[in-house]
Amino acid sequence: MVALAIDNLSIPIIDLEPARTGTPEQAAQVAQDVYQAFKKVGFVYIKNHGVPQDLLDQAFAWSAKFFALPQSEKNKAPHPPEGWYHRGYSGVGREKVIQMVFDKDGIAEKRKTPDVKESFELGNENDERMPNIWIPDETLPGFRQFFTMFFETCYSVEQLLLRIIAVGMGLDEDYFVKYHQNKTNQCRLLHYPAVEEELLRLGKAERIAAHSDFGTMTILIQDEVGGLEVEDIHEKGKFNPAPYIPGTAVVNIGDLLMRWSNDELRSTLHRVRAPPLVDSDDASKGRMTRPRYSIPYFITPDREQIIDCLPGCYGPDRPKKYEPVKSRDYIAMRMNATY
Ligand SMILES: O=C(O)CCC(=O)C(=O)O
Ligand SMILES: [Fe+2]
Repeated sequence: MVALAIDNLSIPIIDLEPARTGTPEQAAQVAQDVYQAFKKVGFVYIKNHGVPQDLLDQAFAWSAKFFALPQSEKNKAPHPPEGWYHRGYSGVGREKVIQMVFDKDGIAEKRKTPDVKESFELGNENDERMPNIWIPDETLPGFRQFFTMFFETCYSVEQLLLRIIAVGMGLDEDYFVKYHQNKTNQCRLLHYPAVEEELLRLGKAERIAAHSDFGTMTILIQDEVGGLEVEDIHEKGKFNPAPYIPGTAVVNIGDLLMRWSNDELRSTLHRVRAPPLVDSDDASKGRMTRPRYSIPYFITPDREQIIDCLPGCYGPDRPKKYEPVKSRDYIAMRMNATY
């Protein structure tokens, strides 16, 4: 592990290669490092994650092509009105990521500051409850095929990560993999269009508001533009940049795994604001930001699984903090608040 001063919240960079090809001791060390990082920061950068750079470049190229389509074409794959059915295209202003606000008035208030982003969500092609919603194939031939394959590639990284974290927590290597058999995950293409930089800096617009993710974990691929920020572990409300680091992906814990672990692992707030300043503040007046693209892959347990406190995370001196919950009920409750 390259320990980038973990105490100051710098997110550690962890090489996953020894988990694949190293000795059992080396693999155990990776598992320990990842586990410690998830406990302290909730975020890691993973290196040698197994997705070739060329494939990531292709994913960004397809994403850019998709978002460059005329609005009327993108609208042919509309996100359904139900928040839980998270598939298809959402135009700018449609989704507002909101942290733990569930009442109508609270949600309406938060929605006044728009998220300046558009997104396309896709999942398992064989998911009968939530079929994918594609644009017609002739509009962008190859798009569907590419992301169907890309989704499977992400699933193999997911399985490796699930094994690593299980070992790190002293569980059977397959403990978490068994809860994630049906690939009820979601891959999301995000495009943050160019926007007046000052609006982002003044908080009059946001790219994505501060939130934590819902599920088990998220693997995030970002482009080089920057703007992702992660809440400081020591100082609530202070956000530190999580810049693009070539050859890595960002992985973070979601709320469901935090709950599952009796809050041993941290699901940390993060947001996307303006990219880091290049010149003086004044120079940002009237200036447009560069557009930004990112591709998060959200990992969630199979829908019917009951999520109850993990072995080793509770005991006589450490009661369970949460009731068991069905994965599907928990995720739907969180999704419904964002649409
Ligand atoms: O675009 C990013 O870098 C972050 C996206 C994100 O946090 C999310 O979609 O949950
Ligand atoms: Fe997120």
